[in-house]
Amino acid sequence: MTSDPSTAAIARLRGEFVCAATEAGFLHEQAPTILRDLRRALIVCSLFYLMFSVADVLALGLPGAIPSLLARAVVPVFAWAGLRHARRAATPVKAAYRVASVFTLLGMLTYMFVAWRRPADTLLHGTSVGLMAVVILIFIPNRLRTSVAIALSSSLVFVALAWIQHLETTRHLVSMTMLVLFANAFGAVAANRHARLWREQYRTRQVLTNLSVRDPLTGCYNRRHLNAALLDGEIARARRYRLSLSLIMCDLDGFKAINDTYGHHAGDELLRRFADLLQAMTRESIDTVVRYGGEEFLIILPETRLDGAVELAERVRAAFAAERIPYNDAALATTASFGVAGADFAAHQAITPQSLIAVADDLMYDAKRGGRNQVRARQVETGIARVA
Ligand SMILES: Nc1nc2c(ncn2[C@@H]2O[C@H](COP(=O)(O)OP(=O)(O)OP(=O)(O)O)[C@@H](O)[C@H]2O)c(=O)[nH]1
Repeated sequence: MTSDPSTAAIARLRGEFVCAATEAGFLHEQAPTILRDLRRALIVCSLFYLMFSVADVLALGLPGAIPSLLARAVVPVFAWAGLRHARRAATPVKAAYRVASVFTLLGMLTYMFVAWRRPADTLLHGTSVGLMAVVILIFIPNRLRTSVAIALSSSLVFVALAWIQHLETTRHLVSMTMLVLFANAFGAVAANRHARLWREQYRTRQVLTNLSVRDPLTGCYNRRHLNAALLDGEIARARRYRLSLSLIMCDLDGFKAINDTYGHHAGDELLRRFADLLQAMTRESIDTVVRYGGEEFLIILPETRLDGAVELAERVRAAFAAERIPYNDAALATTASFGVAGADFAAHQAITPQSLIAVADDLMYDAKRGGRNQVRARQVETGIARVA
């Protein structure tokens, strides 16, 4: 059963989903945004980094500034190569974060070199390092803890070097150190807030999507989603890759009598239990369980031949028939009837979603007429094969 996105916890310090699968789903959905933001950030940062070369030339003269200019030039060259790499990578977010880490490290290292060659400007460099830390933490997309590690460690190295050189008064060095530390703290808090807000938004979107595509009583997909996307999508995939696909239509037997005898709450409990059983006995993330009507469910089984689908329907039928669901002082029990339609898209490309559902539905009613608690199956386009 799919985990409820409304309860997905976000780690306070890391600003990531605690559940690795939820975090991976979030990053997968956000990959285009992350790549776009990385591209913009690297272009803007590289441009500014180059523009500040003017200060090197003014401070050192053109010949003296050449080593600094060469060091600065490394940054945009890496940005260009890194962006190409991230765009083509199989796992774009991981690649984007790798590129962000190397870019920021490279930026800080080359800046140490630039600062070392202009020792008279230590205080100005301190301001720049503080601003660069803020940019690393807030503007360049990366994992929060990686950004914090890079920004803070490089800031500390710069501050330590400034203290070792001690070319400024102690009063100025203290102020500069505080400024650099404040920039890191401010950047980390803002980045943490952004990371959590971003995930909260995603969580809200997931909840809203879930509300619109799932049935609130059973948690199964609803018929609207089936009609809007599910079945057409699965059939298109089966057709494209010439795969098999099966449908199971199932309906509880004697459900009205349960409602009439024990009340609607009891009926609801039975529906929930049946839906749980269907979810538990089908393949997570591959098969889909849909609440098709009141006490009617449809299971979509991609890449499944008819014999496999019949075997599953039989197992569910037997398991449900053996279930006793405690309700107040009673034990609720009933059976279900199943219609299974199989399609082989390698042989029959023209099968439509409507025809498959109609066949599964007919077979389910056939099972009802045959005495209920049965499975009926048929390969679509290849004649009827009845299964007891
Ligand atoms: N408790 C509950 N009952 C529902 C829900 N949706 C539909 N029903 C009831 O399900 C019953 C279905 O009755 P029938 O179609 O006669 O089905 P049945 O009694 O199972 O008979 P067979 O299918 O022929 O075995 C109706 O009484 C509906 O009101 C629901 O969400 N909760």
